[in-house]
Amino acid sequence: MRYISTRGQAPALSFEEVVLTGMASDGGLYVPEQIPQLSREELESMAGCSYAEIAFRVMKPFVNGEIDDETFRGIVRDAYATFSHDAVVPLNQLDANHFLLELFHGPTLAFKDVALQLLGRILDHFLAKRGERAVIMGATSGDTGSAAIEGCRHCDNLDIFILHPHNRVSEVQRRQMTSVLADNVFNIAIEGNFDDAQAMVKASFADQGFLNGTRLVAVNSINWARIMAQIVYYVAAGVALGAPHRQVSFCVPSANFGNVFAGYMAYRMGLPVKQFIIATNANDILHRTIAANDFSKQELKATLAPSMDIVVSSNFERLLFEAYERDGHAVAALLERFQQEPTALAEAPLTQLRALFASHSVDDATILEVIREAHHRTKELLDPHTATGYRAAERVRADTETPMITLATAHPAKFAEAVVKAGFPGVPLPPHMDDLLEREERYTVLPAELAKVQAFVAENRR
Ligand SMILES: N[C@@H](CCOP(=O)(O)O)C(=O)O
Repeated sequence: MRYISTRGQAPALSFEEVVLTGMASDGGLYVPEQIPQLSREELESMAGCSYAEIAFRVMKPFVNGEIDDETFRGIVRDAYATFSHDAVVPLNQLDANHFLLELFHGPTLAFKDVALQLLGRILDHFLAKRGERAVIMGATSGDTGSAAIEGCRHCDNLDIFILHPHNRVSEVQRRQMTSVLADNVFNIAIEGNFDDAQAMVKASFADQGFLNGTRLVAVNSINWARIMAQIVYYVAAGVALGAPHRQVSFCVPSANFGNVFAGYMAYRMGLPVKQFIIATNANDILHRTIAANDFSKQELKATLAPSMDIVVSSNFERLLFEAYERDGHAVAALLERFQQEPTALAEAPLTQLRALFASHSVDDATILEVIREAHHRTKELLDPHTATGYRAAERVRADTETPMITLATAHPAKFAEAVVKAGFPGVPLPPHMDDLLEREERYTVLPAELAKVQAFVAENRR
């Protein structure tokens, strides 16, 4: 298996290279050259298997023998042993045919742990094997940062620099990052928004001269391994609800699009999926694109669902690459236009996407209404991101016969502001975090200026 760039110009890479590279040199994102297939028999045989076993089987073709099976099994087992629920990502039935896929039982209480507990271990494995050190630069709107720090803090070979938008993440999200005082962990609060932070990370990949030859690695979902790990829970949930013998649908709170793209990959691998619903907050570019073919930037809004406060959605590029029949030139041209002016997708790819994807956008007032309503109906307290999914699933699902699986992307304890505004007294943090609000914090505030951020990274890396 080789990996190719969505913009068609960068060299194809192996799994090890792709994990250690992050972004392609032509500015694109890596995807597998061929999409491995899961046969009906393979899907059937996963029923009743542990999550770690399903994970091993689903990811094995992507890893391509570059980590031997026994070692890879160990990495997978250790990654998911850190989750507090035996099922790792349990399904919670809300009504006759609507389920929540609870992705928040990892160490930092968000779906990012599923991939980052694994990625940290894979990076450690490859870097130790090569005897190399690397620098991680990541951008976060709130959840990736802590999950990346948690996944990589014990890696001797890594220094981690996480950029978050200053005063635009929840207090719990910030403290989960800034209270980690390890020598190899650096938090930078950027005076700007998530798009500014992500743009600086991507620019650093494009020109790595400031690191004088030290390798730069991505922990954001531009790194293929993030997507690979997330494919697993779509397959596990589908199989638990009867796939391959019946179809399932998914509703995914979306912003940087890595999560829903992983679901799309599960579908392309053979999971029978009827519909994907893309749920957004008021930053609704994904919804506008699918519903109205309006692929244009609007000003980023701060919402009650801060992890989804994103306008430039990285992984949408990977979906566009598929919708444009893997024509890297067409994708590059479209994305160049998008950076300059409001644009639109061509007719054929749009029609193709609309056959599988629906979308819905939910504003802050509705998020609060949904948190109350869902609690009244189901006794579940949803976090504000999951609330966008809950509402979207109700509003735009194709039918009520196909099981609808809404991805519960984070634990409500991370978002006290929304929970309290919705009229609840708050949610206690789990025991391993119960002193989080008293822990010492360490972070550096920097302007959204690439040169200053790169100088900080260059000075502080070990
Ligand atoms: N929503 C994310 C933003 C970064 O997305 P990623 O999936 O590319 O890491 C966050 O919470 O940080």
